[in-house]
Amino acid sequence: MAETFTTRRRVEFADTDMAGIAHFSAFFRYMEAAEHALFRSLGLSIYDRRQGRHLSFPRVSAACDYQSPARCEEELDFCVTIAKLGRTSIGYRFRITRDGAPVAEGRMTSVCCHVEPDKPLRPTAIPEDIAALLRPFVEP
Ligand SMILES: CC(C)(COP(=O)(O)OP(=O)(O)OC[C@H]1O[C@@H](n2cnc3c(N)ncnc32)[C@H](O)[C@@H]1OP(=O)(O)O)[C@@H](O)C(=O)NCCC(=O)NCCSC(=O)c1cc(O)c2ccccc2c1O
Repeated sequence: MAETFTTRRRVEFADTDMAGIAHFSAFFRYMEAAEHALFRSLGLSIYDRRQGRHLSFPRVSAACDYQSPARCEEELDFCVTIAKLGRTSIGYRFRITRDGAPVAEGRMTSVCCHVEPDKPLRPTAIPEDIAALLRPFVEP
């Protein structure tokens, strides 16, 4: 059984549209924030500058299915697991609920990249110290 990282956030007024419900694009920011929170909870940063590293984690893919509208000021729970931990990529799954009821399910893939100013992003193997911390969240 995979470990799950959970985090909660409130739907802000600025996240909503004229129908009074959270706009579809807000969920992509929510998923990004949940990913960053997972990294922080493990003592990591999505900008890794330790030991002379210059690592970053740009996204190559993101998707979201919407099951029930979320409204201003509601609190949403984000359960984060890793569907695939590859050589350079991390495929996240986000289950988003309100009081236990499904609201949305999203997926996002980030790639560990070496970053240098004015140079293209270069995919690089996820360092073992980071992979070891992420492994418990990998789905069976
Ligand atoms: C990122 C790239 C440089 C990768 O290059 P390339 O695609 O040539 O690399 P590979 O073919 O070797 O693939 C690497 C790795 O990814 C997997 N993969 C590729 N495509 C997909 C896909 N569509 N779905 C799932 N998985 C995919 C592939 O299987 C490989 O996995 P392995 O584990 O087997 O190695 C290049 O693609 C690129 O430059 N892309 C553009 C990136 C971009 O501009 N993204 C949008 C903006 S990024 C962003 O919004 C962002 C958000 C944040 O929160 C950040 C936080 C911290 C730092 C940066 C952030 C950030 O940039």
